[in-house]
Amino acid sequence: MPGEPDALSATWRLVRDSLDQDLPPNHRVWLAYSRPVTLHGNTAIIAVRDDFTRTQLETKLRPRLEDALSRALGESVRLAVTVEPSLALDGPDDGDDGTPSPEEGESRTSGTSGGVQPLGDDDEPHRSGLAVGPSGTDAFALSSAPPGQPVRADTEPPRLNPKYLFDTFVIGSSNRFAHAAAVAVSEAPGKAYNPLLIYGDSGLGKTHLLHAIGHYVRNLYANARIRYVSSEEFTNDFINSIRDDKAPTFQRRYRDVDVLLVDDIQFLENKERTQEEFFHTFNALHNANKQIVISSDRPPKRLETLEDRLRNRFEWGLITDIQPPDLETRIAILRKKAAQERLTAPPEVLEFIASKIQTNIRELEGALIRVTAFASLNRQAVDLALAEIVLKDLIPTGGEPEITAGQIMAQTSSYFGLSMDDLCGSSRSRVLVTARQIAMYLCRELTDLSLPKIGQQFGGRDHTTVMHADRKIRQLMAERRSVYNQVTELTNRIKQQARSS
Ligand SMILES: Nc1ncnc2c1ncn2[C@@H]1O[C@H](COP(=O)(O)OP(=O)(O)OP(=O)(O)O)[C@@H](O)[C@H]1O
Repeated sequence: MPGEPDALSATWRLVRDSLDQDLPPNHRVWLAYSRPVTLHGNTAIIAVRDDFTRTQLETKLRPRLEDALSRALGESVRLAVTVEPSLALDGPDDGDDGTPSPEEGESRTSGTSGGVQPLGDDDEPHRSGLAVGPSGTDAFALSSAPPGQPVRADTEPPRLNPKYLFDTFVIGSSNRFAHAAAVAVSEAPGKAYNPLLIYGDSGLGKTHLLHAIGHYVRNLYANARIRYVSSEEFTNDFINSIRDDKAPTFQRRYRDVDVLLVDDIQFLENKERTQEEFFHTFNALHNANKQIVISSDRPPKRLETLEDRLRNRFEWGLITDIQPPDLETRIAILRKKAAQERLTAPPEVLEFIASKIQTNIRELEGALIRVTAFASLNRQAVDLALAEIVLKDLIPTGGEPEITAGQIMAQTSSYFGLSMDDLCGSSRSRVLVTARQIAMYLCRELTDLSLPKIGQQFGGRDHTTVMHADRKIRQLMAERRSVYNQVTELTNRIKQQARSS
């Protein structure tokens, strides 16, 4: 029976009908807007219309559904719930012919399946991010709760950025292999390639792929325990665990997982004790067939001060790189970004931006945000003339000097008449919060520093604070002229200072 969607469709209807009798009306509604997707191994994948319904099914109905499905199918079945927003538009499934056929189901959710998306024509908002592995493939051995028991009760949320999905990742020749490898490890964690190591320059999508793996595994295997961590956080966590005498808690946190995603491994260089701890973490996970995915800004052999034994282990699995995207891919990324953020920009403007910014996708996105924010503030149409004006300051003319977080922070504090202590301190006054957020945003835009590194510069703040600041300023730039002007003025000053120093 596994792998046969028809078996699930018929069974799901029966299960739903039988439960309907016993459920209160508000619970029945959750099931009315559900759709069987497929059986994958012994996991029944069911789509629902939104996150709320998914949570309700997972927390309130899981034991009953798993029990009923297991009885109907004659073997122990686990439930995996995925979100498919189009179900809300389709209306409730009346249980007769309203259930879409498995084929329809496959095509509606196939955006991530098989690893290849068409380039350039995928402007629609992202869908569920669900795809299934080849029919009949063994699901990996999850050390999860057996059917009928609540899951994730004792695990921390994996802290994944909801926007970094396979569905929002544009594929081109520069990243096709890395993307395919990422999909493969998600579909068969611990089995396809272990570890998977993705390397490439800053801003080319490594973090995006790591998060996409996390989301996709989560969609396929509802019980999977996933942990995303930057190597800097791993280091800090390790140091704190020694300080607080909490080594066992630390070890559990990183070893009792099914998938460990470690970003920016290069920051482990020169940290001998942390490297040793990571070595043991790696071994524990690898021996237990748990998946490890690592990103790095360089290939392992160029991580010169990383211990040999660690570098050797990275070579056990698959090493793949991401290169800067070609022009077509850059245009496709901008198109997707514009659709996702509901930014209107004609094709020639997207092509212009893509032709000017060639090596860093973060900068590419930043340029699009600036152009559309400028147009919206001035109530002007987004056209080529406007894009040229806005990008004039942004685009390097010749070799651009390196900008440091220190320069950005010094310029920002003097611009707002604050001290560096103010900028790094904990005051929540509005002016200070905005100044701090602008400085963080500029660090993100003008330097290659990772989120945790930026957080550290601002008095040891968490990387999620930096992520929030980045989002907030992007939004404010489009809403408030003053913020747009401040950011533009500051960018100019910082670049000027860097050129003259
Ligand atoms: N192929 C892609 N399709 C769509 N968006 C992309 C793609 N590659 C990168 N991006 C976007 O570019 C931005 C930068 O990517 P990301 O943070 O993943 O880069 P990175 O390689 O991890 O950089 P760093 O090493 O500096 O952390 C993100 O907003 C990401 O969503």
